[in-house]
Amino acid sequence: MKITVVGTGYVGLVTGACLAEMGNHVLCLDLDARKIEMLNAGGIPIHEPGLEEVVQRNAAAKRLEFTTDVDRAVAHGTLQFIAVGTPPDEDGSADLQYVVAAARAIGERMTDYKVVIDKSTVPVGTSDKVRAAIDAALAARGVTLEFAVVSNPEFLKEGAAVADFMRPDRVVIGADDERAILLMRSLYAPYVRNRDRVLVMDLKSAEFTKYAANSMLATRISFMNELSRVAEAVGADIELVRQGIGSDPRIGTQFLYAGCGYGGSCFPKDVKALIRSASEAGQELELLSAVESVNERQKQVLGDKIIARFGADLSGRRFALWGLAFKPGTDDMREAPSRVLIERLTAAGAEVTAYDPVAMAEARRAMPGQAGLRYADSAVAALEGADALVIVTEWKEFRSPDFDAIRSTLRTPLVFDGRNLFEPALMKQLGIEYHAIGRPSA
Ligand SMILES: NC(=O)c1ccc[n+]([C@@H]2O[C@H](COP(=O)([O-])OP(=O)(O)OC[C@H]3O[C@@H](n4cnc5c(N)ncnc54)[C@H](O)[C@@H]3O)[C@@H](O)[C@H]2O)c1
Ligand SMILES: O=c1ccn([C@@H]2O[C@H](COP(=O)(O)OP(=O)(O)O[C@H]3O[C@H](CO)[C@@H](O)[C@H](O)[C@H]3O)[C@@H](O)[C@H]2O)c(=O)[nH]1
Repeated sequence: MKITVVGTGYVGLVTGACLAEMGNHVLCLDLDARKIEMLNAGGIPIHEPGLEEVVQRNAAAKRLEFTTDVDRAVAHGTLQFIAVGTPPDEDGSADLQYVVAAARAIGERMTDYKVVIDKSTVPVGTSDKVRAAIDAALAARGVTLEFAVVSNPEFLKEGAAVADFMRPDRVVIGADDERAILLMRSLYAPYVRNRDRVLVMDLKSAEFTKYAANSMLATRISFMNELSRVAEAVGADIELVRQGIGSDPRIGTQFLYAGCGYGGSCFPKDVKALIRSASEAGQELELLSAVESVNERQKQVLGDKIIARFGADLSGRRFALWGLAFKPGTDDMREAPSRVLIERLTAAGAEVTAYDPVAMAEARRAMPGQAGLRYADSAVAALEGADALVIVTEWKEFRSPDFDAIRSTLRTPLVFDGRNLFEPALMKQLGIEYHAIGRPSA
């Protein structure tokens, strides 16, 4: 099929590349000329395992192309995916200006039947706004053309985005147009082993499903983070509790890891947006408001532990920080807990030497000129002259480190672990003072 993807960010690029992988002819549009230039030169603007190969293979086969030319993009695809950003407005609601602008641009140029598919995460009712924007643009041109609006939310996780797209747990299609539903079913047929995994529903339910999924996952994390505080207070171990409850299939094992708070471009934004749109509909989401405030508090937990150990004035102290990205497998720094910690420690007078296997360039862009922050070339180099090691992102290479190097390179053998990577008993044996999340200190 001929497909246009409007917005070549994280989701747009993965969507475009994975749709081309199945033989579709995909044209990705972005208004950011530098991004498109880079992609056309064979580069890739994000770190995402496996994506570069898929992009390069399909670009070489001319099934995947990149452009800033809006006329060409609208003319190209019968299916027009909108995958632009929906950042939070000041009041937490999703800012729909990019979605509406993309829809308007399609309406201003289309000359034949189009299926306009919203892949961005958008509040319930956005499909009506997309339809209205296209209708208005067509009316302004004085033409009548058929088109369908579809909601097709994306559930991929960063760091596993290609696998998530190629083998989705489910594909949600919100639509009320039979022709569009048939096109969407056939588009996704190669990706799902079982046709029941394609869930066709009304547009509003599809839009809502995306927020409900992210809110449920965020709720599980905040629930465990809150319990981790109780575990510390009563002398229980949240890791054992996690295994104890996760073995019940009604609960399941995933998204129960206590840590230093959830970050990323989705959970914080989407939880806020659902709270906001529910409130606009006259419904207060008490549970979800608590999920958000527990997370804000959790992002302070490592800072609290460090200040409890060293005092509020950290001048003259230096901390080694392992991990900057909001999770492993990505260089994404959006809402990363590391940012909150770095700001807190440096504001208290400390110096931070950070190391991340892939996110340091992105961190430099995200925190330009951050006073008191330096970057190290390796995990061990970050330890030099530091009073303690603080672990914020659970990259695989941090899971079995050279403990001798940790002990001998730090000024004091002291580790604050925001991701519960090590066994407290082992750390005790190794003679390393160890503070984790919801676990007995060693
Ligand atoms: N990042 C994720 O893991 C993820 C997963 C699922 C869903 N989502 C949702 O997908 C949407 C996109 O997220 P993202 O992380 O890919 O965003 P992003 O910020 O990485 O990319 C958005 C891109 O859209 C471009 N753009 C904006 N307006 C445009 C226009 N009118 N025409 C063409 N290009 C335009 C921007 O230049 C940018 O490159 C959001 O709604 C997000 O919530 C994101
Ligand atoms: O048990 C857990 C699981 C995750 N996290 C944290 O939660 C955040 C989000 O992690 P994850 O969900 O793996 O990453 P995202 O790439 O943000 O993916 C989420 O957000 C996307 C955008 O909407 C959705 O498409 C995905 O389904 C949804 O998992 C990260 O900071 C993780 O460290 C925890 O603290 N504990």
